[in-house]
Amino acid sequence: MKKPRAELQYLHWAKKILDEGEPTDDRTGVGTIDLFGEPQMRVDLREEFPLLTSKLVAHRLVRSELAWMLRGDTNLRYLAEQDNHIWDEWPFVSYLRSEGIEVPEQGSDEWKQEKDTYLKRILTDKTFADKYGDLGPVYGHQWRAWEGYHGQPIDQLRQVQEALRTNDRSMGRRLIVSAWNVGNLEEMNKAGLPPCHTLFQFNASNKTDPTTGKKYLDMKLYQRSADWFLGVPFNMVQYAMLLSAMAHVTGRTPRYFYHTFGSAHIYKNHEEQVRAQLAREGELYEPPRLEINPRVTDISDFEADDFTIIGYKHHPAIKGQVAI
Ligand SMILES: Nc1nc(=O)c2c([nH]1)NC[C@@H]1CN(c3ccc(C(=O)N[C@@H](CCC(=O)O)C(=O)O)cc3)CN21
Ligand SMILES: O=c1ccn([C@H]2C[C@H](O)[C@@H](COP(=O)(O)O)O2)c(=O)[nH]1
Repeated sequence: MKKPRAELQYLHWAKKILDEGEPTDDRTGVGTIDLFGEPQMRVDLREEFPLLTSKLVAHRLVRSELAWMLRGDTNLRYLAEQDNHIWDEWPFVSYLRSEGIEVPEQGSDEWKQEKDTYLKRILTDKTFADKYGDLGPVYGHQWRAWEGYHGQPIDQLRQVQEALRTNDRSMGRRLIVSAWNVGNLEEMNKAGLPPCHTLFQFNASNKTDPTTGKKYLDMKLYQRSADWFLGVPFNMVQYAMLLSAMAHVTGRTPRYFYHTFGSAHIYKNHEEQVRAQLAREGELYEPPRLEINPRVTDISDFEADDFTIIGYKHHPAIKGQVAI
């Protein structure tokens, strides 16, 4: 069996955070154990796709979230249409506050009822969605339409795609996409969050893969803040997909994905879950494979279903509440 090396790194750092992290009173009030700066993982995409097998990772949700960002979309409506609810909490709470409605306890019956009503309106009432479903200038906006010095939209992803296609040497060490737009952070914080996966850089290698005959493409991601139990398993998949997608549309073979972290933390109410996950370390499955729809030729044209995960064997899901 092929060893799930990415997963072993993920579990190694989970244990390190628990053993060596510092207890921290974080913004959400939940409290975390936090390890700063040290964690870094490297995934070799020629060998494996980094989808954890020690619990079910709902890759359907990762795929539609990535498609949402690639479209440059920042409204909850698209995610709701895809039955993806990982971003509901933030615009929902922002809506309640702006309407002067008291925020019920997270997860309570009242919370669920209010959220259902809110989501129904997001889906059926376009004017309502435009007003209360927008997360502000979050990832999709910054990737595809960062506002330039002269007010012009800058499509960072297209620029990278073009530079890779034309083999533009002047861009060689500048293949960066940043979501950390300092002047927009306040707006992002209203109904969304300042970006957690902050900046990524591609490396167009000159080395040719002997089996595909194509040159390699690598990526390094800087994640400033990482919810090790809920966020990171999604982020690993998301960026491995993004690297593979960029390689696909620029005629390259994806190789290394480096994932480096600022604050890597485990929320106190996830500790038990992480320990249960760690207990499965001896019984991991072989990692699955990713296939990309060969008909897609442009980074803007990816839909969730253009990414297919093959042979995903996993342990059962482990539930945990997201800290708002
Ligand atoms: N505290 C926190 N952690 C995060 O990981 C996170 C945020 N906030 N805010 C923005 C996004 C939203 N993300 C999320 C939010 C929820 C899940 C989550 O609950 N995942 C469940 C499955 C959920 C489902 O099936 O609907 C899981 O078990 O992975 C994952 C990522 C990642 N981000
Ligand atoms: O893709 C994501 C998005 C968010 N997170 C986590 C990291 C933190 O736990 C929270 C954000 O809170 P901040 O106070 O803004 O750091 O969300 C993640 O891991 N991955």
